Amino acid sequence: MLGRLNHVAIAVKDAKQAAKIYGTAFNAEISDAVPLPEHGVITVFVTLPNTKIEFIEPLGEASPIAKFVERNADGGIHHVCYDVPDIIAARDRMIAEGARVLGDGQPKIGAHGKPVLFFHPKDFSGALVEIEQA
Ligand SMILES: C[C@@H](C(=O)O)C(=O)SCCNC(=O)CCNC(=O)[C@H](O)C(C)(C)COP(=O)(O)OP(=O)(O)OC[C@H]1O[C@@H](n2cnc3c(N)ncnc32)[C@H](O)[C@@H]1OP(=O)(O)O
Ligand SMILES: [Co+2]
Repeated sequence: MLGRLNHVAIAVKDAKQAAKIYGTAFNAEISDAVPLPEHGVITVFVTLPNTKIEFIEPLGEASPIAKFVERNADGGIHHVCYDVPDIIAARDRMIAEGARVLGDGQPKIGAHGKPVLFFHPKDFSGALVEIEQA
C-alpha cells in the first residue's frame, strides 16, 4: 500500500525565496510559485530525480500552516507525502488502525492534480503525513 516518497515539505514565510538556494547551490530545477487557495498555501517545487521538495508558504487568513510558520520563524520540515494506489482504501485502513484523518476526511485535489489527504502528526511520531493517489 505504501508507495514512493512523493515529496517532503518545508514550511517558510517566503517559498520562492527559500527555494532559491536549491537553484544556485544544487543547480536544481525550481517551479514557479503556485497559489492553492483551497489548501491555504503557496507552493514552489524543487525537482530531484527520485522525489520533490515542496516549499509552502501561508496563504489567506485560515492557512493550516500559519501557526507552524509562526512557531518556526526560520522555516522547518512540515510534512512527508507518500504515494498510495487507492486513497480511499488507504484512508479507511489507516483510520481502522487508529490514525486521525484531518479536515472532513474527504480527499482534496493537491498540487499535482491528484487527490490528497492528511493524517495527524501525533499518530505518526510527530511527523504530519500526507498521502497522494499515485
Ligand atoms: C497542496 C498540498 C500538496 O502537497 O498537494 C499540501 O501539501 S498543503 C499543506 C498544508 N496543509 C495541511 O497541512 C493540512 C493538514 N494540516 C492541518 O490540518 C494542521 O496543520 C494541523 C496538523 C492539524 C496542525 O494545525 P495547527 O498547527 O493549527 O494546530 P496546533 O497548533 O493546535 O498543533 C497541534 C499539535 O500538532 C503539532 N504540529 C502542528 N503542525 C505540525 C507539523 N507540521 N508537524 C508536526 N507537528 C505539528 C503542534 O506542535 C502541536 O503540538 P503540541 O500539542 O505538542 O504543542
Ligand atoms: Co504536500
